Amino acid sequence: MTAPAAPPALDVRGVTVRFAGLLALDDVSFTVAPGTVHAVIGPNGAGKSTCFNVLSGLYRPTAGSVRLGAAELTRLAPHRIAALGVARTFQNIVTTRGTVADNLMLGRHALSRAGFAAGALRLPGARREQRAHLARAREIAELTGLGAHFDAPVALLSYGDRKRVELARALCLEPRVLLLDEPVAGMNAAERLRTAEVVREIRAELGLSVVLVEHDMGLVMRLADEVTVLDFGRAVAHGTPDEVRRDPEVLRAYLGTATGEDAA
Ligand SMILES: Nc1ncnc2c1ncn2[C@@H]1O[C@H](COP(=O)(O)OP(=O)(O)OP(=O)(O)O)[C@@H](O)[C@H]1O
Repeated sequence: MTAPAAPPALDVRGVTVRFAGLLALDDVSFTVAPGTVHAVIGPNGAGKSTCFNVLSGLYRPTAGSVRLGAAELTRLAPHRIAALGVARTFQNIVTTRGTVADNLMLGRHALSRAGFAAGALRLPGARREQRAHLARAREIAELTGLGAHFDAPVALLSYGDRKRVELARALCLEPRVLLLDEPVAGMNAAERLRTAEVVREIRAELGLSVVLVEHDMGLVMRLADEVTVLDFGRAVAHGTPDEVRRDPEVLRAYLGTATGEDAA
């Protein structure tokens, strides 16, 4: 099993999401260039989670489109979007059951041709495939700093490691685009640095694109190639971390809030 081919661009065009009278996203457009880390930031309630929910198929936009290369993702169910190579992590889900290996094998499940039912019947082809999946899961555990804990119960790991199990599980789908929803929320400083390193490594090693929603501005500034700033559902700025840091619209959006390290 080899790393996936370079991802196509993820193109978000004119996405609007209306909840009753509220415009959660208002004509939002941005492009995640192949192999880059693209952060989506903004104050509380700006529309970041709504944006992620559109990208991963949990919400259907009122208008607009999301495309991965030529593939239209806009009205597909979440599992079809995942099958096309867009995997996500969830902000508040931290696994506590099973071993690291068990959790990563769940991530491989969707890729298994023979299916785990055949594996349970111990058919030889299925056993071979199961072994290959296990080997790949182990590689992904190494890549995400979980190699030493592969057979350990997740419940015994530190919070930072447990949260990275969620990231590793998403990687087990061999995504071309990885959506990371607040990957360092709740982590201490050392865990945050470690996770930033892991994101950099997986991007370099697997060549995938990363879309990052994160409140930790230090992490965003260190990791992102490109940043889209949302405010009241509108994309008010795009650019490199340095460009958006100096953008007057961004300062206005964050008025009363520093845009430096660890600002929300
Ligand atoms: N399912 C929903 N139904 C109604 N309104 C919603 C729904 N989801 C989000 N909203 C509203 O849409 C707006 C955008 O919310 P969203 O959660 O996307 O913001 P956010 O930038 O992710 O905020 P935070 O940083 O606090 O997570 C908010 O006003 C929110 O109350």
